Amino acid sequence: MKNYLSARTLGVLAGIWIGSSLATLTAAWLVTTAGGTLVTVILAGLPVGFAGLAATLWLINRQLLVPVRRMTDHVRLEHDFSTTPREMPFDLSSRADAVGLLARQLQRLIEESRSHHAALLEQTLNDPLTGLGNRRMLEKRLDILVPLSRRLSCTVSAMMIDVDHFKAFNDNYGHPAGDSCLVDIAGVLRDTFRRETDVVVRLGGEEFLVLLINTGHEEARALADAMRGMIQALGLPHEYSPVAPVVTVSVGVVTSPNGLLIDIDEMINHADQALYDCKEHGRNRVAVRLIGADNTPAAHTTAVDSATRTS
Ligand SMILES: Nc1nc2c(ncn2[C@@H]2O[C@H](COP(=O)(O)OP(=O)(O)OP(=O)(O)O)[C@@H](O)[C@H]2O)c(=O)[nH]1
Repeated sequence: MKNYLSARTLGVLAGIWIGSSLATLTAAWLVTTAGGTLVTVILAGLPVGFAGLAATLWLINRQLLVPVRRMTDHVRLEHDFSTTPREMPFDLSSRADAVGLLARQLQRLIEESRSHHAALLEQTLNDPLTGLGNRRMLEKRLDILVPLSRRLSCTVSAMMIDVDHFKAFNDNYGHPAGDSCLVDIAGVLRDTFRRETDVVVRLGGEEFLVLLINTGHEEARALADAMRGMIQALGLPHEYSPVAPVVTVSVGVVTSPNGLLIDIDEMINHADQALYDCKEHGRNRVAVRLIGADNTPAAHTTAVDSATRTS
């Protein structure tokens, strides 16, 4: 019985059965000495036997069934990985018997499942090459940021970043060098956009997207230009680019009017258009688009920042 039930529980169980047996014997002796028949002896002993049985069931319920039910509830709640992890109740995990052993093993299994789940989630939300978020991460962050920006009526800026003449880079320096270039660019993005609410994702290929809430077009333009300059300052050689002897990027920026971020796809579309304007005007620059309060194409203005061009 070692380890199956605690010594205390076994002691109580033994006490119940010794007590009820003694009580039954005493009742039987009293009835016999008073001249009772076998039937009266049995009738006198039955209540004591039932009392012993009831006490045993009560003890099993208290010591085994209730703890097992509490463990099941705990596992069910912990299986929802979106909730904050909680420890197995201490009175269960600290028990020295089989119930305690089960509680500790369940807790270990839950912790392992949680960390596997977190690792899997990380893989599905992150771009494996650069470690930045991917499109799925963008969707998840938007679920929070869009209602937040609407509620706070704050300006949102989106930046679309594209590496200039990356095909020529890949074709001449090779795909691994292209990968390493993307990793370096991702590093600059990570260093530039550090606020908790900043969203930086790799959309695919050599295209990155940054979303900044509570950031107007002037600030967004300044940040975009600083980031563009930093990428150029990395000095990654690109002798096949007609723009500069090093790797450069073009950045399309779009800023929504206060609290009017209705459709994020629309914003990304506008940022893409601004990026196209950059490419049209020679690359390695920032172009800003403002969306009018009515959010109609006629209200858009584009300013391509030619002052930022360096070669
Ligand atoms: N190394 C590497 N290359 C990639 C990856 N994804 C896409 N590419 C390459 O990126 C290049 C993109 O080329 P294009 O879309 O023609 O653009 P570009 O040459 O940069 O031209 P512009 O954007 O107009 O300046 C292609 O050669 C793709 O093969 C990647 O994960 N790693």
